[in-house]
Amino acid sequence: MSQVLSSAPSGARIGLFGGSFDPVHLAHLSLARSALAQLGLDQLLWLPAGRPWQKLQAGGGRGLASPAHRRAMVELMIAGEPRFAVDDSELERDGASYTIDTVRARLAAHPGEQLFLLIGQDQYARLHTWREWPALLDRVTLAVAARAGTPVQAPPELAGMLHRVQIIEMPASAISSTEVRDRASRGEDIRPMVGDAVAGYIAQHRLYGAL
Ligand SMILES: Nc1ncnc2c1ncn2[C@@H]1O[C@H](COP(=O)(O)OP(=O)(O)OP(=O)(O)O)[C@@H](O)[C@H]1O
Ligand SMILES: O=C(O)c1ccc[n+]([C@@H]2O[C@H](COP(=O)([O-])O)[C@@H](O)[C@H]2O)c1
Repeated sequence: MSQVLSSAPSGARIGLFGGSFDPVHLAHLSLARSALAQLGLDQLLWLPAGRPWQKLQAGGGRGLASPAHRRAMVELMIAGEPRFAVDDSELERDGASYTIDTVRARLAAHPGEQLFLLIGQDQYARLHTWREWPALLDRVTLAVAARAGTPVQAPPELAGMLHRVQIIEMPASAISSTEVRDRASRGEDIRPMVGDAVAGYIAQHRLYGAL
């Protein structure tokens, strides 16, 4: 890969973990825990996306579960983890959720922090389609995990760009929110993919067609 480490700003090491989290699942938790340990983070902020514009475009008519439900499930997933917190900034902002807006706002409020943006390889491969992605790469270190057997690899569009990236090692997991929703809609047991608390929430609120 072509990444070069430039001098890091002093200050706290903060992980930003954005996602639709529709629903949050155990691979998300595994990635977050791995990043926390491997990057020595002071805090890891979970950022449910208000309007994940690419997912909404790709999903056609499928509506996301409400922000309140997606947020509540993240809270259940991270309960008892003192360095994890939910950040509502993308839920509270109007319009499409752009990560660059979140990063700019965070740095304006907390100058000098060192930001690590957690993503899976599927998002790294598409990073050049994100809003103002060169500006984003100037401001964060990417923390990238392999996904579903695809190793971490910079996409050709980023290959010539200097950017900071750290590979997060985690046990490979094929879990996806899509599969959780599909299984829930068929009335199958989703506890192995989301844990008891989130599975209970999905059943209680009859999300995803759950019985
Ligand atoms: N199994 C996994 N392994 C590694 N990274 C993952 C995994 N599942 C999700 N991620 C990463 O977590 C972040 C948030 O993912 P997201 O909330 O979109 O879940 P998802 O499972 O990809 O959802 P969907 O199936 O609806 O597309 C993304 O950066 C994604 O790459
Ligand atoms: O900023 C962008 O343009 C952008 C484009 C695609 C995805 N993202 C962010 O990447 C995270 C994962 O997105 P998704 O669609 O896989 O849930 C989530 O925080 C999104 O807001 C951000």
